[in-house]
Amino acid sequence: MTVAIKKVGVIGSGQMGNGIAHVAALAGFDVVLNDVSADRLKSALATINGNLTRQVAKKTISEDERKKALDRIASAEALDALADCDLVIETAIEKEETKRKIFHEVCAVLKPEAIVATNSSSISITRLAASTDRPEKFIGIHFMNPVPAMELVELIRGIATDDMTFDTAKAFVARLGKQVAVSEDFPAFIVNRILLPMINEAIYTLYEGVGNVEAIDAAMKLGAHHPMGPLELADFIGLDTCLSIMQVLHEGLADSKYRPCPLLVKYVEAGWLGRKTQRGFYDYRGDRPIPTR
Ligand SMILES: CC(=O)CC(=O)SCCNC(=O)CCNC(=O)[C@H](O)C(C)(C)COP(=O)(O)OP(=O)(O)OC[C@H]1O[C@@H](n2cnc3c(N)ncnc32)[C@H](O)[C@@H]1OP(=O)(O)O
Ligand SMILES: NC(=O)C1=CN([C@@H]2O[C@H](COP(=O)(O)OP(=O)(O)OC[C@H]3O[C@@H](n4cnc5c(N)ncnc54)[C@H](OP(=O)(O)O)[C@@H]3O)[C@@H](O)[C@H]2O)C=CC1
Repeated sequence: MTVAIKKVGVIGSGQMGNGIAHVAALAGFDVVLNDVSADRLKSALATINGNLTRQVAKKTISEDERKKALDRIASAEALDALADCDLVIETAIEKEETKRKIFHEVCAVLKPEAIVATNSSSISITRLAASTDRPEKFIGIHFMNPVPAMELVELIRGIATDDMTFDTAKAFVARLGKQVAVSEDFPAFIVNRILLPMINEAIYTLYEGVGNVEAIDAAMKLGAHHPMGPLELADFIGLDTCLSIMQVLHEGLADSKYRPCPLLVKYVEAGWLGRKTQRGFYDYRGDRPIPTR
């Protein structure tokens, strides 16, 4: 049994929020995109339009589909605007306190039958669910970046998630044309449990001087056929998000093999968060990315 989903709320309009709004609107859902900052919402809508336009140019979608998708997205600074959503997907920053506060506030305005999901990369679904008034209607729907291009979505049940919520989330992902991988609720789930230690190790490789940024990325692109080098990918994900995921792995599994590299910590402390701040392992402020080490 599934619940009918017509209207989807997306909380947080960063790179994941705009991608989720994009694919949901393209699949025919009405979308309300929420963020604390009006500027963020404006730039998210511009990004969505840019990505839809690229799809039109590549003939993946028609001009009519682009226009209709954009018309289906409303933006709102207040969570009240999500009151009549059937499904809400939280995709604000990877900080548990921020997410808990959002769930507390949004559940107060949602109808009781609405499903609440998080796009968290790593945090316990059971623990987040416990901060809501509806743990049985709470689930992890974890998209990959960039959302319009990646085929996979991980689904993670908390201890209380009911079958109706799980089946509805599965049907929702299918309507987006994406594949599901089901993960148990352990730190960082499947993709990030494997991917982030690899990225963290690449940063240790840099920190210990085994190779420079260019050599490490070239090695993994040309030597292992990865589409992006691990440092380029870290910048793409966001170094703050990478650090948060490593911290969740380190604390959650209590194993020193997940210790975040001090160089990753240093970059985050500097505010060099990767592409989103124009500087990380590469400097993106010029015509082409220049390695920072
Ligand atoms: C941290 C987490 O919690 C989980 C994660 O997401 S981990 C990160 C997972 N993601 C990855 O590992 C990405 C690795 N990189 C890649 O796969 C590729 O480099 C890439 C798909 C991003 C780009 O591929 P490419 O061949 O260089 O580019 P290109 O051919 O221009 O684009 C391929 C498709 O991606 C889309 N795309 C590329 N960049 C995009 C972006 N930033 N936003 C939206 N769409 C994008 C393009 O529109 C294109 O779509 P169509 O095939 O529908 O036309
Ligand atoms: N980056 C990635 O590759 C992936 C990330 N994720 C997960 O998705 C989530 C978002 O990541 P990502 O999009 O990269 O992060 P971004 O930093 O790009 O975006 C986060 C957005 O959330 C906004 N925000 C912060 N607090 C609130 C709030 N209280 N209410 C509403 N919006 C808020 C931020 O606004 P402001 O900047 O003004 O604070 C920002 O616009 C994280 O949980 C992350 O772990 C999942 C898969 C892949």
